[in-house]
Amino acid sequence: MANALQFCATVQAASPVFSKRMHCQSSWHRQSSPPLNYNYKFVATSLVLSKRSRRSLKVSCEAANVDLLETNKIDKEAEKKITCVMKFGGSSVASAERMREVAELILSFPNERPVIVLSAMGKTTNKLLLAGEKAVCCGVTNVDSIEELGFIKELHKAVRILILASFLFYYCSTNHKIQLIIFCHIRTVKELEVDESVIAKHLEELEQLLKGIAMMKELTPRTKDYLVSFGECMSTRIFAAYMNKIGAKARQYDAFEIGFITTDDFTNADILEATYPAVAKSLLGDWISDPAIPIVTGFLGKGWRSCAITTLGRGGSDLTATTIGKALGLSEIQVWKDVDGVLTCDPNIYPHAEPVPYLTFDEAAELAYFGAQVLHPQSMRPAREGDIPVRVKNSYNPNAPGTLITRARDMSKAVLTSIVLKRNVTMLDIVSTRMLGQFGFLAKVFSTFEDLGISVDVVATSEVSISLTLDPSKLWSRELIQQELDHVVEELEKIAVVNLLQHRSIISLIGNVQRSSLILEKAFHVLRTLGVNVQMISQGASKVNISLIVNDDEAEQCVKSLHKAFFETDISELEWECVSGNGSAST
Ligand SMILES: Nc1ncnc2c1ncn2[C@@H]1O[C@H](COP(=O)(O)OP(=O)(O)O)[C@@H](O)[C@H]1O
Ligand SMILES: N[C@@H](CC(=O)OP(=O)(O)O)C(=O)O
Repeated sequence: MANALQFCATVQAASPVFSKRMHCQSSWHRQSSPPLNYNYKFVATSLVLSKRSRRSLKVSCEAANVDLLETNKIDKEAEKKITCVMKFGGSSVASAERMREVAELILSFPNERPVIVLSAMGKTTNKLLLAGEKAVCCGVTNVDSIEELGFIKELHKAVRILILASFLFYYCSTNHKIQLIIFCHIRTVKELEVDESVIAKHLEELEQLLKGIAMMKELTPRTKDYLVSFGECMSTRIFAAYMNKIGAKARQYDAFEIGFITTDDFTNADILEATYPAVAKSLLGDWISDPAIPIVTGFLGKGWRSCAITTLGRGGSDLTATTIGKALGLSEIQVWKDVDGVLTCDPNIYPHAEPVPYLTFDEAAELAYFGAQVLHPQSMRPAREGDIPVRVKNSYNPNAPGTLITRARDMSKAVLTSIVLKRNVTMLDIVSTRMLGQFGFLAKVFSTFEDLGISVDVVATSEVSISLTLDPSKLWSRELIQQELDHVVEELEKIAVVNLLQHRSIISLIGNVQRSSLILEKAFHVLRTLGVNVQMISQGASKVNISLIVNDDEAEQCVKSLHKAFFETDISELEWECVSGNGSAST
């Protein structure tokens, strides 16, 4: 380091013109290993040097025996700013073939200089959680035989005999799904021909962790987060190695090492404000000194108190992408999925769902919050704050236009945008035991939820009663749900008569609530034709969502029929039907 400091002083003395700027914009790289012969290169990135300054810098470098390497070239590279963030979910990088296609896709945009965010490959996160749960009760000596650990390990071994073995295993096993995934992962590494060593340490550590879980016989939320982090840590390392192999210079980053600072709410952490400058500093600092495509782990963060790895809730890589978009002030955030954008409803419920071309941040946020798996519930917040357009695209069909999410859109023709279903919701009817006009009743009810750390989804009130639904996503484990519900009821019964109703569904009608009469008239007509009774209705202040509560077992049919009525009928026809009272529900 002495050489570096000496050099700095020499340059400053020789070139006062840019010495001040040089301090904050330069970086040092040790070039060779011999300890007594440090050889530094000076990277004067983002300095626009005049001929005179360049000459003077050259003289200083020579005097200090420091290489001035490719200053010009690096200046030009660094001038090119990062343009966008591209997030690829588990479905987009589920195999070697997919990774190769994703790499091709990224490189097919020569004018983009993206940050890449990746999720774990395919269903790796689920497999890791399952492996953890098995480890709790299988005993230390049996950890090696956990199927899911086998699946993760095989992912990285490019040994032909193992492939043959897994083929046999696949055909002989009754659990074809797991074996198929094993086979896919072995093929991934073999086909990509990346060095096994890039993830060898992680595989070893993962096995140790599962042994630890087996020994402790418990899987805490903190350990769960550490456990699932292996998925993203490994997918990004494999992908970065592959990009480098094909000549596209890439650099892997673990989000928890580059400033993703979160609350310590393991399994569902929130990103803290300090994240934005920290992430910008890390990514831009490296980009300026040595440009390479950043490949960042989605989903992960670091708890600000515990300093342990946290996760942002299932599907959290979307949030990682929008956070990077805001942190770097990028012009676009792209989330690449396995569907042609945000669809008019969940295609697993109704396959005729159609892509929605435009959405506002508000619509997308409501849609995500009320259960559309396609976007993480919190992911729109950074995009909205930074006013950065989000494009949802299909990595399997890149030519499809996808969905563009922006602050505002033309709503003049919009009625309904999408129908969302959230299943297995618990509803509470709470009736005050006091007389009419009793003040403080609502405050007491909500403070009970606050104390218990449970959030509420949909609310409808009258003077002496409240109906509400509870957000199941905050409650991770099944046993806890029943325990917590019992506790909620017990607390509320101190001030009210409580009726707990389980197995309900929320159907959210996302769209132009300025036309709520039209939407409600049509929706109720459909539901009446189906013989379905709506048990609660609520219109949020966001003016883009009307929520209806029905029984779980009726919900899917309702969504299908509502979809037919709203999206498979011409809008003018829809209005005419309602005005003339002529409509009939399509079921
Ligand atoms: N309204 C919707 N629009 C699009 N996809 C939806 C919708 N509701 C549910 N989905 C499901 O979300 C999936 C995409 O989300 P996700 O699995 O999180 O993607 P990724 O893992 O690639 O980020 C789709 O395959 C689809 O089955
Ligand atoms: N791998 C994590 C995070 C994530 O965002 O995944 P995906 O992008 O595949 O939904 C999960 O499964 O929840």
